[in-house]
Amino acid sequence: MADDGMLLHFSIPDSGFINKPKFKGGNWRDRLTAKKAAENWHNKATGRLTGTKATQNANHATLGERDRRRSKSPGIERPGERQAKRARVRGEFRPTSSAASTSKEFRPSSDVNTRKKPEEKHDFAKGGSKQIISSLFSYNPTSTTKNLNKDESKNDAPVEPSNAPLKSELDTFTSLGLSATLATHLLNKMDLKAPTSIQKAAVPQLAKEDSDAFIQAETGSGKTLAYLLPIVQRLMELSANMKKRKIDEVVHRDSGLFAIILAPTRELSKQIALVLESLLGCAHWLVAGTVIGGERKKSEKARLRKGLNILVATPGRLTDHLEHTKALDVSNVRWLVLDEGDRLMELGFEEEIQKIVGNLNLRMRAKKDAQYRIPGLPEKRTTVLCSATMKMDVERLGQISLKNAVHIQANPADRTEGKENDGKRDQAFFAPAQLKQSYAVVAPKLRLVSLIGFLKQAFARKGSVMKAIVFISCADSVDFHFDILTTKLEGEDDAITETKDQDENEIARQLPGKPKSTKGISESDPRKVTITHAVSPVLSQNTHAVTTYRLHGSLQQPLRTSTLAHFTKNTEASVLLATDVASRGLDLPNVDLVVEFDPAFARDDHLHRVGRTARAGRDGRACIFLMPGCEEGYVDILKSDRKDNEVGMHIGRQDADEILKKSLASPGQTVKDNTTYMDRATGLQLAVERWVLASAARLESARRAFQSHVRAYATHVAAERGYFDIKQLHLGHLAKAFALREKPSGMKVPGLRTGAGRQSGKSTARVRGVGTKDRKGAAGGNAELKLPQQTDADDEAAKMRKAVRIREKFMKAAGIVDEFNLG
Ligand SMILES: Nc1ncnc2c1ncn2[C@@H]1O[C@H](COP(=O)(O)OP(=O)(O)OP(=O)(O)O)[C@@H](O)[C@H]1O
Repeated sequence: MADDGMLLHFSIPDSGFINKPKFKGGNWRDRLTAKKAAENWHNKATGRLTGTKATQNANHATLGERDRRRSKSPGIERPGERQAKRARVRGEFRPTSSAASTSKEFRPSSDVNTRKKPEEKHDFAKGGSKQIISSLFSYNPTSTTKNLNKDESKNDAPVEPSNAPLKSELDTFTSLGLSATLATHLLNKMDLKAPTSIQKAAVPQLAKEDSDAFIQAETGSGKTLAYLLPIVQRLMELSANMKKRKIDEVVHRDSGLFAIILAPTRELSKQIALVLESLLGCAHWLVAGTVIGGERKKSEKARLRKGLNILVATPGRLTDHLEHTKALDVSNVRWLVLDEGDRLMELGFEEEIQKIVGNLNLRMRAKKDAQYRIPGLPEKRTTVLCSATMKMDVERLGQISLKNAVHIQANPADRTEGKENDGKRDQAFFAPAQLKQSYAVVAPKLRLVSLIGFLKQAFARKGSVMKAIVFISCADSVDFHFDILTTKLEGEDDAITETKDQDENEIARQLPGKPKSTKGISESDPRKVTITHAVSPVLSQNTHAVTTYRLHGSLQQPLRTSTLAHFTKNTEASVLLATDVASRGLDLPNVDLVVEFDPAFARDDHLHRVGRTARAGRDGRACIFLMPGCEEGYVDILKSDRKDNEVGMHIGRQDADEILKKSLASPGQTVKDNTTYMDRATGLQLAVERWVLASAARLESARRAFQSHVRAYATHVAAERGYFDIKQLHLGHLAKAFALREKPSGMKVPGLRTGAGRQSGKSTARVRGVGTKDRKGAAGGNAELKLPQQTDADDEAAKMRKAVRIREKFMKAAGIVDEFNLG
């Protein structure tokens, strides 16, 4: 049984006969060396099968020695390790002999044997495709920023939060012109004592004036209340006015629809509706409701028929109701809010918004007759556009919806008017000042173990981190990492989880809502996801459990909603693995760590992601994983996240070895002892690889995740491609982070179109663009990995966004839940 992991890839005829490979190419010496190596392996394999004890002198070699020996055998090419040609750099990881020897801390049963075997195997019966078990710590590229920022790391002075409620006694909600009723409600029921800067700037303007406005402020600064408070205040005034004039007692649900708030996603719409609901606790006669995609239209129609005063909607669903629901009368709408304007445009809602604005204008004009007018209701409609950035597409949205708009910012000195041509308009979006940012330089091969190590370390002490969000570039990769984190890996009991004394069910009992067991997660069909949270054996500690969640656009809407609700309510340590679907607008409580495992596709997305922490003046940490080389240049972007370059410039830096030393060193070991952490990291990696290889479904999931990851990598915006150059991506090494032991260029990915371009057969796994000379039709139902090119000016990203839009329109028409949860 000890050899399970190894024998998986060998199909050996009953006769015991094993075909020997033919070696071609190179000179006679190379061929001889390769032949001997294969024969050596063959003897050992045969010995094991026949019960003969094979010579195991390889056992005494260190991983580094074996790597060096192998690198002299060109007959056996290893795609991930072309960098052997590079001059050895001082200080590079080189496990010593003890690294491969004695540690019992994490020694999965077949681990010892793995070390004795050649690190490359041929599935001869299946046509000679290779399995490669490369060493984690050799031939990794070296960091270019290793010696940078040493002094900066000392400068960790506390920084004044930039999005916190104001402290001055003069800054109260009543001083902004809000009624005493509303201010008391905010204090007593919502625990909000003072306004934030953006609320101070927006509330008086919108509560008194009827001009359009563009609200621009950083993440977590309270923009939602900045536009909701004035609307509620105005409707309360309208109500008081009606009472005074004895027209009616108060405004009630069928007095008319006065305000519409548009948000790009269903989750965000629901969140806004919740805030609104708690605000209306002091004006219970006002009724708010939602119309968002993914819900039954019939019940929405019934709700609209009953009457609503404020409506929160997604653009698609609202357009639909405007066209088909007679009960929806928008002639009294006097406030239209477009929240997350840049996202509305990115998701292609321009057409819908144009229709909505046109419709509102038309119906308002039709009812201009004085006899229909509600006394006290403004004659003109006020449109408010909220966005963190002032990009071209937001300007376009402004052109569609705004007239003579006032630009409202938390600090008027931040205004960007007049800077149109200096290229800084997009830069007027910054991270909260109190956010502590850092980056981890992690070589591709070490990414998986470093992520596990990083999270283990973050959750090591009970209460040190309550909630974390890990951003991953694509849904397939989220699923893959979720499965790994929620699986009990072979050998985990001993050291990696340190949960051996703790019954898994006992951990589960500590959590609210009875999380599902970790057994059998999505193994039967990795694409049919039904479980979105489970206890993570690898992250849990003796003292506390850590629950892992997943969230992405391919999940069914009810599952997404319940997952977010569960994550929000969970008061224990938990980590959410998510795509960018969780990056915008969501206000998840107690998130104190954001990890960008895959860097965002654009700086704005990065700022929205890290903005899920450090909200409303609270502390927060964010760490981005960068690979050594050009990706390290992204530190410049991190530096540009600060509004004030003088303050809080410090951006912490960690290396993979530091992360692994701190998180995977066994108890009692000093962090200086390299061998233990390398041994344990290797053990962990091998355990994951074996777990993946033990099932066809998992292997497919890993391949799919790898492929999707590489494709996603090609979609970074053109301006940032210098940092994320797909030609620099070492696919062989990267495959290791997806627990794969095969050559990326020959990888079979089920479901891909046949006839796709294939990679050059050369051992180097560097990216060759689609449409290169070696384009050949792939045979069979599985296409080989086709990698995207990153050269066209109008890049993959634009194409992908367009494809997403088309797909979403199609799905909407077909009534299917779509990727971005559009209405
Ligand atoms: N005056 C206030 N005092 C304290 N907390 C506040 C105040 N106003 C809002 N908050 C809290 O701040 C958090 C962030 O608010 P909100 O979601 O409106 O931010 P945002 O600016 O819209 O962020 P994002 O750009 O990420 O969507 C919420 O938890 C909210 O309850």
